[in-house]
Amino acid sequence: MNAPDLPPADPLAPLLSRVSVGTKYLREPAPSPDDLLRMATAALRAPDHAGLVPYRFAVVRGAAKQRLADLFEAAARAHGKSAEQALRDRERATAPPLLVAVIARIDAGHPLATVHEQWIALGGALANFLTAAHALGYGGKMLSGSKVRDHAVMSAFCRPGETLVGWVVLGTPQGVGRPKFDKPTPDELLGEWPGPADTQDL
Ligand SMILES: Cc1cc2nc3c(=O)[nH]c(=O)nc-3n(C[C@H](O)[C@H](O)[C@H](O)COP(=O)(O)O)c2cc1C
Repeated sequence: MNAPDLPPADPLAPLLSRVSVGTKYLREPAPSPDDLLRMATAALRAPDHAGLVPYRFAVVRGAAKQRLADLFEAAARAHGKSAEQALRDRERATAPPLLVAVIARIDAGHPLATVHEQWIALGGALANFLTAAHALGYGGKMLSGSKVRDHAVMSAFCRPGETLVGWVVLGTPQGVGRPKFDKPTPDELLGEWPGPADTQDL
């Protein structure tokens, strides 16, 4: 017997349906080590001028979450936050099932890839990483905040010359998320270039 005719699955489905899922809506299980490797493989497929891979990821799990919580709490206190706010900042490290720090390694003097091209490569890698998580059934969200500029937090993650971008929180989403912002329609996004003209025509 032939299989019933099913409409073909949209190959863009994971790309078109990804939304960020914040910590409040994340539960166990977090991505498995194998799934994290697949997400990292997807990150490495992002466009990358000169193949510099101007980023790296650092997984924060298990006991390391408590150590990150200590750093977040100390940063909150150092920046004059109340005890209650410092406790909330602790929870930003302990509540997500898993965190992955995103660290930029930008080579400002590279002869081929400009600084902005390297940041674009990082952004592409981050998007691929998050979309891969979504395609595998996980949810996640990129978070930063002023703590990425706290000296103790930054130096706990970064080698000389690196920049701490923030942390991707990851887990299994509870329910289906919705896009957070109104965006232009695709036809608004996709303009036509009319040829050389006054910039007001662009
Ligand atoms: C580098 C970077 C840092 C971000 N930091 C924060 C943050 O600290 N807090 C926050 O609520 N959203 C932050 N966002 C935005 C969210 O990750 C998310 O993209 C946004 O809420 C839009 O949701 P969407 O991805 O579903 O469109 C950051 C995004 C990026 C790319």
